Amino acid sequence: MLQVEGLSAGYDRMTVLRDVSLELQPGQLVLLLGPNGAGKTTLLSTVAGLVKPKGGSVSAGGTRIDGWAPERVARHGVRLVMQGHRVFPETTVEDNIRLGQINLPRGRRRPETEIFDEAFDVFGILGEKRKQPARDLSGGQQQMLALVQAWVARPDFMLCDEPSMGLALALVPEILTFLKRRTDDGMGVLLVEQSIDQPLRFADRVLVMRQGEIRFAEDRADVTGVEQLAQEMLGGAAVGPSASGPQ
Ligand SMILES: Nc1ncnc2c1ncn2[C@@H]1O[C@H](COP(=O)(O)OP(=O)(O)OP(=O)(O)O)[C@@H](O)[C@H]1O
Repeated sequence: MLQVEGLSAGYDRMTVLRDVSLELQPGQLVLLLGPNGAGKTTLLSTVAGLVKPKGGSVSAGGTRIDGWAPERVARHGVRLVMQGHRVFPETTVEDNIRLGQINLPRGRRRPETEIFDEAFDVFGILGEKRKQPARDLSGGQQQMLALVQAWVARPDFMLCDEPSMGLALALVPEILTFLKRRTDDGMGVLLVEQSIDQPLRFADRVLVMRQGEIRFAEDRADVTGVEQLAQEMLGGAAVGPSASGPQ
């Protein structure tokens, strides 16, 4: 299990996350929603070791990982897929996939043919473009590549920051289906999105973050609908001008 307890974090003297707690079970897809600036990216970055926490704890598989360097967090099985499909543009599709395993100990790396077969079986278009530099791919294809790059290392948990951002609507279910399949394989996925409708269909649990705090946490089955979540994102029952104003 990935467990975040009482986490606070921010940038210099600015506190963004306030007392954030959540759990992500193996095989579970947790959807994290929230308006712009709520702190969603900061939460993923803190769990992944890119931002140092000011308080609280993060543990994965029972081991405390807060304060660890990002490479060590990744090696421990917690992989971040950053916003804006961060692949290496001048590097071929194949090499980008190879890089997914680079920081694993040699004994844990899988044969290249196996990871290519696996990747191209899921996203056939990447197989067709395997020898081309990643910059030749469309935005959606680059997003697929970024997800595959994280996945080939077989992490226990994947943290995905708005993978559907900027994608053609038709590609969004493909990306979400990919993530759902990974949870079927036992991976835990924490998925940040701003749109509600499509991701909700794939989620097991939904969290809404506002102003650095988790303000809503329910199993998917207990969510009444998209409107309820939209309302929560805007400020819950007590909607007022301050809800979207400065912290
Ligand atoms: N590198 C940074 N340095 C300083 N402040 C930052 C940095 N990154 C984010 N912030 C600030 O932290 C707050 C939370 O931002 P964050 O990106 O975590 O929110 P978010 O919910 O992911 O928003 P979005 O959906 O727009 O990505 C905002 O006030 C933002 O301006």
